[in-house]
Amino acid sequence: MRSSVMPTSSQDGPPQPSAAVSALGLRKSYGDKTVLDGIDLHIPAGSVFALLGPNGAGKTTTVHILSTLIAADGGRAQVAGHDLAGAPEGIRAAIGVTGQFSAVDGLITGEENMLLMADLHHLPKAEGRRVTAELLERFDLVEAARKPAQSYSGGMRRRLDIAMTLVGKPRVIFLDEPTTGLDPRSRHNMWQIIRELVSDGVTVFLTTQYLEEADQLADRIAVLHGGRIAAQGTAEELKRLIPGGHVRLRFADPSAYRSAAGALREATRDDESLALRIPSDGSQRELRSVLDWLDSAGIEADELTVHTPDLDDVFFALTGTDRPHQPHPSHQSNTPDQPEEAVR
Ligand SMILES: Nc1ncnc2c1ncn2[C@@H]1O[C@H](COP(=O)(O)OP(=O)(O)OP(=O)(O)O)[C@@H](O)[C@H]1O
Repeated sequence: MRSSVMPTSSQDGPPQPSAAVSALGLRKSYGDKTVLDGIDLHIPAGSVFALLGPNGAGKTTTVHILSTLIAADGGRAQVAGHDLAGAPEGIRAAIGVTGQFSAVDGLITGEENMLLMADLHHLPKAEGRRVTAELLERFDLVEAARKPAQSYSGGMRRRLDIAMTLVGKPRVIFLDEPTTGLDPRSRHNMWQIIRELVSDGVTVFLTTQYLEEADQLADRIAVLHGGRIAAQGTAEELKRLIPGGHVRLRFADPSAYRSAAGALREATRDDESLALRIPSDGSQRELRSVLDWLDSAGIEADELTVHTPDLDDVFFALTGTDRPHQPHPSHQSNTPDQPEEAVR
């Protein structure tokens, strides 16, 4: 199933708000394997965008192209107002990238890593020390600052990585799977950090395999599958793309329930809990028509709830895979992290 909630190409629809990242027809192949087969993106400045996809879908490849680490075979892109083909150095000066392979050097301390980054950005010594102290404080790394980074927990290492990225005052930050392998508490800490970055006006482009993460953080989500964007929109828009949504009406009075059930033929009955399930995409329009119908039939339900499929349902429907019977990703951790504050 391929669908798109909003046109992703700039030729269609009304003018779009100014983009921090825009791409048109990005393509990339390795040998005869097509990884990206025409990717269009439009990411408004100051928003969080999540690129979701199964393993090997091309998420990291997209980040590497947009951050100028590798060249695309075709298509155009602009990042932070700079053209990917014409002004890659402008892009490099305006972005920060943290990824699965971080820039943190484990053999030196967190503070030394920060000072090194300040040197790389040609900050005067005093300014470098000031920025380092401020960021170590902001990311709760003051106590660990003089310890070798290799002794940090996974969560601390990720925080140091982002702190190092912020030395260059980036306007766009690419976070490639920022919470993979973190325990739930560290993951929530990282989410808070990402929200704070955005409230400072930074645009965040994140890739993730955790659907809950995209649901929690992203203003817009794109699902990458088969080299293309299978769908994109807000989490709510994506959830409405697949069937399974319904409005549930519950009644306290059995006779009200019976008369509603008699009148609402398309509803599925749950006689035990006196509830009716009406298929609905959860949109305002459909909800209004249910409410209008109840009013005109003189029926008053005691409870009305709207149920939309969750992002996992959307993801598995769009990528054509079966939903695995295993704990939800948000409740598990593939490589359990050290306790957040542990410094070995
Ligand atoms: N340098 C390379 N040479 C050949 N193939 C590559 C290269 N880099 C990536 N690929 C292939 O391109 C595809 C997309 O890889 P990519 O790392 O972008 O996926 P991903 O969505 O980030 O996956 P993951 O979630 O596993 O990190 C994969 O099949 C990968 O094997």
